[in-house]
Amino acid sequence: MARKVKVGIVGMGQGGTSIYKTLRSIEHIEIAVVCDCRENAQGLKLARQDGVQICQSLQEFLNIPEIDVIIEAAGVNSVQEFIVQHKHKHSTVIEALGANLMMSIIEEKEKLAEIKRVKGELVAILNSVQEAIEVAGIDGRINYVNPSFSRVTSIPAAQRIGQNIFEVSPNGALARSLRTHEAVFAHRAVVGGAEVEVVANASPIVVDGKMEGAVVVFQPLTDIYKLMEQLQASNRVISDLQTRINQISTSSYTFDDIIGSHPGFESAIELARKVAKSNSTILITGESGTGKELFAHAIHGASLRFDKPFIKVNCAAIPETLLESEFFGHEKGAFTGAVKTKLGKMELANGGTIFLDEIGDMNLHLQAKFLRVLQEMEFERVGGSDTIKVDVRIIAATNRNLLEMAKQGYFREDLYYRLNVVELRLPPLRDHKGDIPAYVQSLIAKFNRKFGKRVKGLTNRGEEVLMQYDWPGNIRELQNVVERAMVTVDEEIITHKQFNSLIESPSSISQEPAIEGIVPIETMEKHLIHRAIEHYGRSVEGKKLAAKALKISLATLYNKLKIMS
Ligand SMILES: Nc1ncnc2c1ncn2[C@@H]1O[C@H](COP(=O)(O)OP(=O)(O)OP(=O)(O)O)[C@@H](O)[C@H]1O
Repeated sequence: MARKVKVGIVGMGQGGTSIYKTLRSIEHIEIAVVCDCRENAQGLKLARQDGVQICQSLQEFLNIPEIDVIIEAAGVNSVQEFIVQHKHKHSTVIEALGANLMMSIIEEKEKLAEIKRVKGELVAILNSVQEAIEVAGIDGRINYVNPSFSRVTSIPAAQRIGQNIFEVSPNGALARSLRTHEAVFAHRAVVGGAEVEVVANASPIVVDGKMEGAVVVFQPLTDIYKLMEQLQASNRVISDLQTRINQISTSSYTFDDIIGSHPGFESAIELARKVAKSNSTILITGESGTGKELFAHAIHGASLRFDKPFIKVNCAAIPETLLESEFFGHEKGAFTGAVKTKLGKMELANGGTIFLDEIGDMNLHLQAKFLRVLQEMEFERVGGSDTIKVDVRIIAATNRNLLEMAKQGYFREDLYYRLNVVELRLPPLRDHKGDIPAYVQSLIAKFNRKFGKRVKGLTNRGEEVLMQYDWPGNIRELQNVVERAMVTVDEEIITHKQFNSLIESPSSISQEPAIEGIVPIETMEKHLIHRAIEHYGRSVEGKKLAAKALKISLATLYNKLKIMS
């Protein structure tokens, strides 16, 4: 590398400082020392910051060896003479005027370099834009066309540049702008050999207030239509995604929402809590309305996937023909009506949980497909060939006896065993009637909020009616009954009368007088006998059991029943 030219500057006022600033950025120059007798001279601070040596006496300055060039910027004759007399032989002295000339040349060079850089950038931009661009001078001579111009018009640049726009396209936007000195907008024309219809905008090029030429930018209409189509397609994708996002939900219930402390029920809650944290597939069985979906939500909410999607598919609610595409999605055109690619529930559930409600209603064909998905966690969209891998936890639910269905050939046995890794059996409400008061209490609080009422509870008789009913519709039915009773009640307490028309066969119970407050022993006896008979049934076997429960003989029971009738 060439040795740097060592420069010393004398006089760090305005002139010396501007020379200093220009020279310090030049690669081959090293400013070795600056000198000014005024301590607060403008450029000294700058030089100090740059770590350049500073002298305040000329003698000291001239003692420094190896300065190739001394720039005298003080502008004082005596200083210049002193330097010339005392400098080292090899040092060259340039006085301020010469230095300023040198600076102007350097600055001009820098400006030129900057213009070249901007020009390079502009050419790169013009070359890469999709719009066709053409530039003409004030006399109409075409100076520039970009590659898109040649692509759109099929006219090569070499052929076009040098022609006159007033001759080749006298009525075009560019010629009009040159003639009128004004911008032309949305000018429609047919251009080039290929007769392409375009929309053009042209504007004058004005330099220092003087019009130097004009530029036209145009685009084929087909490109615009294409862009519009793309925009419409993008809008469709956005609205599709919006619909899909709305389908994705996280679980809405937790274990805190599950009420029930009857031993048979509590063990189901315990098991559910335990398996929630694992990734095991779970089969929730139980009659309709026993809380299978509620448990599925709670399990997802307590799992490590709680912040990922929880997707519910009701296998009974989707038409059989759509079930496969609903699960696995489909590619555009996979079947009539498949106008766009659609993600299936399995893809939507990726990372989270899919809840397959009423799994017993899944057809055998889909069961076979689903079995593979359970094993491999991969599938193809309907009409697609790419394999899609997912990570989904499966929770299935049914109120049917899948094993029985499997024996009869309606459900795949292998799928049954795959799903039944953990079976969570939810008991029917009639098997944990002890929980009814707690459910009712929580339902009253919920419906008080909903209907703005102040119901406090039930009469004993009212509760008894609920306790004696069999609840074939389980907790859902209980919910409905309490809700309807709450709608009709005007008082703060719900009585048995509110339930009269709401539950299936309360007649036998309502005939029996309820015990409220203090009553004669005889009435109490009648009541207990009646309850025992209701509980065990009117058959001989039932009466035997009732007598045993009441701790009286069968004969006594028959006698008392005779008196009661
Ligand atoms: N243990 C419970 N505590 C509180 N609410 C419950 C409980 N079990 C069920 N419910 C409520 O009862 C209603 C029915 O429950 P869910 O829909 O979970 O039953 P399901 O077994 O999935 O019914 P189906 O088989 O008909 O789909 C829901 O509103 C649910 O919140």
